[in-house]
Amino acid sequence: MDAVIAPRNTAPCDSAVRRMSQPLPTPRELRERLPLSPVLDADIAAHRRAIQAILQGEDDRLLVVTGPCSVHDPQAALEYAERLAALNERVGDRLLLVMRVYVEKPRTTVGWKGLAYDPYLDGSDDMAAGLAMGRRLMRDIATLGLPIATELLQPTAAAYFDDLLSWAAIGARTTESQIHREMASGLHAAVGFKNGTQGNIDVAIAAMQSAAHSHRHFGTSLDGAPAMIETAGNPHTHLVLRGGQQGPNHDRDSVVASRLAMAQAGLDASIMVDCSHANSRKDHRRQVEVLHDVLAQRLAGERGLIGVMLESHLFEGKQPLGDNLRYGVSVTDACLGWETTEQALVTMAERLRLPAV
Ligand SMILES: O=C[C@H](O)[C@H](O)COP(=O)(O)O
Ligand SMILES: C=C(OP(=O)(O)O)C(=O)O
Repeated sequence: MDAVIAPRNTAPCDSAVRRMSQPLPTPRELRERLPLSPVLDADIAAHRRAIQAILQGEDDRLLVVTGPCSVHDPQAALEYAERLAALNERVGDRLLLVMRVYVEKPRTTVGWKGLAYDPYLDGSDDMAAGLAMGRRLMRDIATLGLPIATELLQPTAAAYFDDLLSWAAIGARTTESQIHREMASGLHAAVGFKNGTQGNIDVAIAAMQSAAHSHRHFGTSLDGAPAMIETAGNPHTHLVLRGGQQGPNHDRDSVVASRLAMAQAGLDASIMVDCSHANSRKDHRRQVEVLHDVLAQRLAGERGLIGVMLESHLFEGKQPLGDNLRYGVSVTDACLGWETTEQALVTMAERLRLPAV
């Protein structure tokens, strides 16, 4: 895709002409334009409590964060959400389904950075439109009764969405960042910290310890003004094993070692396995094998495993950005298709319903 920077009403923000600035709505303005009803607000609070209960071991359902690697077409994401809400009726007794609504993407080098940045997929980077589309979509999906998960990548952007979130990821590329740990410490939503891209879990453990603390940090108020932010500390965090450069880390030995390392650090052993990324060796079909392995460990009594993550869309695979995009196919990482996802989750719920032997 050619990157086109459209000329707009911009102004140099300092003497360096390589940086321009353009006003965006403030988080408060966007929240007022797309408000949450009191009913939705209460639903989101209930979803957060349900996730926290799983993290605290009070609810033995498995947390399942599933959905597209990235949202590029809100209509397809909404169709996925409708199917997921229907599936919830069948598996909700054993699985807590949470939808991935990822509107920001971290890139290894460069690439499309997500709906919030470039909603028209053409390099025009209409971020005001992207923020509004992202918020509207999250609100529509939450209105279907689904908890929302997203990766929070840019701390300045978090306030446009965080009242809608029940769960947030801090990704493998940002787990070590103090700024992201500070942000996590101020969220109501539960936060999953991924292991680093090298596969190291120590950065995620340090992140959980940091996020549990109160912080004072530089930030912006809901009105967009520079502000000193004081956070309360977030005790609702957990580790996400996503594999690393040495390979997968969803196997029993890695899970046990992670659980022991967390206990040694004074943390509750709550571990989610990301079945994608380095755990699937970037082959989306392998996610089902990883899921089965996690299920087998759970059935064998591994209670530290509290959840799984799947990258899943309406149709399997991925496609490059460009003209003639296929509907419901990922434009970032390859995803499982809907039928495979549904079948895997129904099977999982059935197995979890069987009495322990
Ligand atoms: O989940 C998505 C990707 O793995 C992540 O955003 C990195 O993508 P990239 O390596 O294609 O840039
Ligand atoms: C970018 C993602 O994952 P990771 O941080 O593990 O690469 C993701 O889940 O979309």
